[in-house]
Parts: sequence; structure tokens; C-alpha cells
Amino acid sequence: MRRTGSILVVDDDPAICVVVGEALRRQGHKVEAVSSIRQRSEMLESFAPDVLITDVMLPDGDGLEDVAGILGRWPELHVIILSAQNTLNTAIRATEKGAFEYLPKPFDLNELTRAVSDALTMKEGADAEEVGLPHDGLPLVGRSPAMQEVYRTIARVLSNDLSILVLGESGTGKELVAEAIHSLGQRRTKPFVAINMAAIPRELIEAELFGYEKGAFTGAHARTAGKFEQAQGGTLFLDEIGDMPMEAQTRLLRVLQSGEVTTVGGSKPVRVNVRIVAATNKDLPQLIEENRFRQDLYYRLNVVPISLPPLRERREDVMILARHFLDQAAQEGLPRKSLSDEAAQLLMLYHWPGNVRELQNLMQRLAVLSRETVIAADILRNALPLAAVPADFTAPSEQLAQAVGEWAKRQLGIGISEPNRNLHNDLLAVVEPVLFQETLARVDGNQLRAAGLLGINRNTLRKKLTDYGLDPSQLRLND
Ligand SMILES: Nc1ncnc2c1ncn2[C@@H]1O[C@H](COP(=O)(O)OP(=O)(O)OP(=O)(O)O)[C@@H](O)[C@H]1O
Repeated sequence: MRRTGSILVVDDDPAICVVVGEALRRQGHKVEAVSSIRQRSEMLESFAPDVLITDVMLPDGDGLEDVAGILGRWPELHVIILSAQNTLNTAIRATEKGAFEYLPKPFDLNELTRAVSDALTMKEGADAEEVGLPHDGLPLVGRSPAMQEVYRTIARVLSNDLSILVLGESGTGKELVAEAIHSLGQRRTKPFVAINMAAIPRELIEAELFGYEKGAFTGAHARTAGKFEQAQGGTLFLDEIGDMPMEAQTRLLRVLQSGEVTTVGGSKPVRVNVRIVAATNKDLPQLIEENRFRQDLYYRLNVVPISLPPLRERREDVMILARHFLDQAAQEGLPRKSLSDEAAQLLMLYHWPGNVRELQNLMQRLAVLSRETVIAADILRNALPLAAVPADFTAPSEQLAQAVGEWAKRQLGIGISEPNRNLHNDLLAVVEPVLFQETLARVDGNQLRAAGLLGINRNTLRKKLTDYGLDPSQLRLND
């Protein structure tokens, strides 16, 4: 049984307060959110929370400073620290002040809700025999900067009805984003209806979307409501919108403009109130150029775009997702499996053309078929398309390790007596600029994507580039 409690969230970013607050409320907790240390002190008195989730950099000071004092006053309280200063120093300070948990930003919502559940479980004094608490209610997993951007946008659209266009390759989670917007938003008690334009014969799309009257065409035996009417009050997910035939696009635009649907073969319009979330893996501006997509419809749908990058561009999410899917398989009653370190490395190197869906399928297959509890690299090598992963994938790392070893020996040989040598920094100063330059060149100087590939915070990357005197605009790909 999950325990619920009262939670105070302190962050000066309203998007974080909304997302965290909403996620915790969905799990049955009572939540209040404020944005400063002063308000935090007031709420600790008046709201008396069980758990305090607080940011460090707050407009009126350092949110960690007072934590030891707070715990002295309310010893039962559990404090969870969130911080964008992902330094070891902040983590250590948080621990020293007696915080129950420290989560670097960007954080994974599931991890946060789990930390809250753990804190409340401890508070009840119950023994934690239930280790793997279910991730219920929070379908999206991942903590890459790109996913954090997605979470922020989702948070901003929960309280309005703006049309959303979700962009991304097949299997990146577009439908999951649409479902999250619906199930966390104000329409959650109403239907979520999905229709995939690519999966329905072109001549049936209009009948499916708008419904039809009895006798409108051969086989139309009775009046049938379309997806628009079925989604009344809720959300309509228009998947693969780029595959919609032009005539259906014209009709869709008319419905969106008028808020009324007329069935195929019918004459009486029905008022509909639905939120539209559309998705595509196609380049819509290109389709507009080719006269295969209506520009006016594009503007109507693309009010808030949400981009899901391919998994190969957010490799830091691969292991989190892999574990999530193995956990899911275990919860479904399959044997619990984990991955060896080498297997994990292999997963990180693979380019995932089928994105998250491919990773999910692979983990499910392994959970069913693999006999070992710890999945080894060899098993993965057999399961993944062989050509995609070089058999000697560890060789470059070994060479690098060797080079570092020789470099260190040389440095120690010449400088061991110097008291102020900082060998660690010296090595980073050799290695990091090369790594950053290669990565930035690969992504055409895009720092957000480079940070994603490197698995570091964008601000950290920016600061390091300045420190090394590197100019990302000079690092365009020219091969
Ligand atoms: N961030 C994520 N966290 C957890 N599961 C995910 C995530 N992204 C995708 N998935 C899972 O991967 C599978 C594919 O996701 P989804 O169907 O949403 O992709 P899609 O982009 O809509 O694909 P398509 O374009 O082929 O329809 C689903 O089972 C979904 O639950």
C-alpha cells in the first residue's frame, strides 16, 4: 500500500512546481508550492508538511543554508533537495545538512515520486519490504535535457487547450506524450481517442474522423459517430497527420475553425469540444512545399510544437529506459533481469533506428527468453542487428585507457614533487576539448544536442566551452 502525505514544493520555476505538484497530487498527496525561502518558512509553519522538496538557488538566498535548522525544529520532516548545480559539492552539502535525498536537475519525475514514497514509508516506520514501488501514473521516463524540455512544455499546456504538434521519428514516444497531456490535464475524466492516418484506407478516413449517416456509402448500415464525437470533451490524437489526404485536410480545417462536425452524408452539424494533439514523423514544411499538406492547417495544428529527439541523440536515457522496461516486465510476472556492465555499454553504442519502441521490445524479449538473471553482452550481440555493433567495440576504449596510463606515468615522472599539481584537471584539460569539439561538430554546433550526447547539463557544457576558449559556432560539421 502506498502511503500518502502532505508535500511542500519550493522552486522558483513555475513549470517545475506544476509538473511536480500535478504528479504528486495524482498519487494522492496533498501538495502546496511556493517559490522563495521566506514563503517556505511560512508554509512550514502553516502547512506542516511531511516532506519538503526544495530547490537550492532561490531568489532570496541559498535553499540549503537553513536545512539543518529546519530539521532541528521539525525532526520528523524529510527533505528532498533539487539542484541544477550538479556538482559533487552540492550533493555533499545536502547530505551534510541531513537531507533525505538529493536529486540533480534535470531529474526524472519517477525518481522524485519514488523518493517521496520512500520518505513517507520511512516516516510510517514500516519496513521497506516493497523495494520496487510502481511508477504508476508517470508514463514518460528519461532525464536527458531534451526530455526535460519536453516535460516543461507538457507542464505549460496542461491548463489550456492549445493545439499541440508532436514531432519525432517512429517509436520516440509521440503517442505517450499525447496521452500524458490528456491524463495529467484538465480533460482527464473525458475520453482520449486516437486515430492513425497511416493505418486507415484513405477513402475511409473522413468517415472514421467525422462519422457517417446510414446509407452514406455501401456498408453504412447505421449512423455512426466519428472520432471527433467520440472524443467529445476530451482529447483527439491525430497520429501520422502527414499521411492525411488533402480532401480530409480541408474538412478537418473546417471543423477546427467552426467547432462543428458534419457526418459524411449528413447535413446537421454537431458541436464538438475536443483538444487536438497531432503527431508526425514527416517534414511538414517540406510536404507544404510539395503541395501535399495545407499550410493553413499546419499553422492551426502547430500552436505548440513538442520535439522528441531520436534515442541515439539522448543516449543518457538508454539505461534508464532499459531498466524501466525490465522493471515493467518483472511487474508483469516475468523473471527479474538486469544488464551486465558490458551489455549496458553495448546498448549505449547501438544507434536504435526504432528508438524507444525497439529498446522496449528488446528488453521484453530478453526478459522472456534469456535464461541468465544478468544479461551478458554476448546475448545482446545476438539479439541486436550484428552489423550495427562492431565486435571489437571495446578496443577504442582500451586504446584510450592505455594512452591515459602512459600520459599519467610521464606526468608523474616529471612532476611528482610539485605540491600544486592537479593531475586530474590536467587530464580533463587534454581530453575534454577534444571530446567537446568532436561532439559539437557532429551536431552542427548545437549545444543542447551536444549536451544530450555528452550526458551533461547544457549550462555545464557552456561554462566549460568558455573555460577552454572554444567557440561552438566555429565547430560546424564540414565532412
Ligand atoms: N520516454 C518514454 N518512457 C517510457 N516509455 C516510452 C518512452 N517513449 C516511448 N516509450 C514507449 O515506447 C513505445 C513507443 O512509443 P509511442 O508509441 O508513443 O511512439 P510514437 O512516436 O508514437 O511511434 P509511432 O510514430 O511509430 O506511432 C511505447 O510502448 C511507449 O510506451
